[in-house]
Amino acid sequence: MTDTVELAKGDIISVEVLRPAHGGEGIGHHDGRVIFVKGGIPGDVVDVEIAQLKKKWARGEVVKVTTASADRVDSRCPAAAAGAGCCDYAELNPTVELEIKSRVLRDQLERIGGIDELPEFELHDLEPTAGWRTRVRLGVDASGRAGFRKLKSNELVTEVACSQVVPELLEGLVGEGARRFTPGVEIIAAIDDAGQRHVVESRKAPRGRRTETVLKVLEGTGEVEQKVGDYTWKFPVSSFWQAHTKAPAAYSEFIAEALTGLELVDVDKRGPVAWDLYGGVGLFAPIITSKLQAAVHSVELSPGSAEAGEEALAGLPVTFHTGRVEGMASQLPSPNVVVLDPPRTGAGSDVLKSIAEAKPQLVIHIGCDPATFARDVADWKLNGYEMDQLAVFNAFPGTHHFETIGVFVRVS
Ligand SMILES: C[S@@+](CC[C@H](N)C(=O)[O-])C[C@H]1O[C@@H](n2cnc3c(N)ncnc32)[C@H](O)[C@@H]1O
Repeated sequence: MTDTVELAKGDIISVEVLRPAHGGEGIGHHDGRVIFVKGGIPGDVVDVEIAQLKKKWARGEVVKVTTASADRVDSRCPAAAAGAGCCDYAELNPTVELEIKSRVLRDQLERIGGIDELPEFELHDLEPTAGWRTRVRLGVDASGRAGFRKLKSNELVTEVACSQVVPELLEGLVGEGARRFTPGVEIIAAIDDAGQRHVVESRKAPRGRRTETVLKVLEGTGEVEQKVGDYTWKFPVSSFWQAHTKAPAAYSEFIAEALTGLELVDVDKRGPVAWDLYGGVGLFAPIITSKLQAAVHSVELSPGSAEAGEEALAGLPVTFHTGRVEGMASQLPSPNVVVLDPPRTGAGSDVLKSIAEAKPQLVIHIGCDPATFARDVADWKLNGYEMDQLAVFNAFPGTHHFETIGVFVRVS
């Protein structure tokens, strides 16, 4: 006989949050089950309302913090406090974010990547930790008000702004007295390096996808100007550009250092070659050409980004190929070095195998999701590459997201 009462949906249980999970939740245990706690910070003891129940695990949301973790702070984001899905780490002390994110990465690399020997992580905090975003996508409700989407919902928070965004970007667009937009569209707003604000109405994208269709330009030209080092790119505001204002320079610097002093082997008589896969507007191409004196082949799906890159980098030995990376490797000249920066879904086994078959001596892999990055790391190992360096960038402060850069060398 046991007097244990079986857990049910809607039950409220007390959980001690022990560690962070990938995706922003905390992890605790209850009667042999793993409990994923939305809103739980390691060190908290919380009351959790169970919303999802499986044999080995359950998931729920914090309804009351009974003992607060030493790392818990008052919410730093008014939009998140009002229910928006923007800053899920708004109540976590920003000084411990990078350490928490490193723990998540280590766990994913060990469990999904099957890697037991990891190099020491290089940790990079990007400042500022609020007001770091100069480009944003907003939803528009049925009455034409723009705002931030609630988590897994079509509802919007329209009264207050998210603390990630520089305040001047949202002036007159969100909150009291803000202008109205066409109901149901997506608003893209950005302030570029020339100081110009651009606001466009765009087609609403399916969840988790980006849309590039601009329906109406409401302010500015709809074409942003971004500068890094000696280069200036002009491209549609709907095209990809790194979100944190400091990210383009920080990643470029990391890549530059990783390539400094690299002695290229097996260089073809035509000279060194590098691939910049998922290259966007070619942000990393100038660094790669200058460090390796290499011809760079950039592969990018968005024609708008590739065209912008061609224009900005005219005069450099960079060739832009518009299309999918999948299937493209066999058509490019063999590389000495490959840089790849796939979207959140990662590169996947087929792409990694095709890169490995081209035998680059060094690969720099940038990943914005620790789970897909860890899965890709396992594939690098299978394909004869060893991780030599690993850096974590807190490029999305206030959220559970972060960027990882791994440097891999060919060993077999
Ligand atoms: C994370 S962004 C990186 C862009 C660039 N490296 C940068 O830092 O500005 C990923 C890029 O991959 C492109 N992309 C997505 N899927 C792709 C695919 N299957 N093949 C080629 N490019 C793709 C997107 O359009 C986007 O520009």
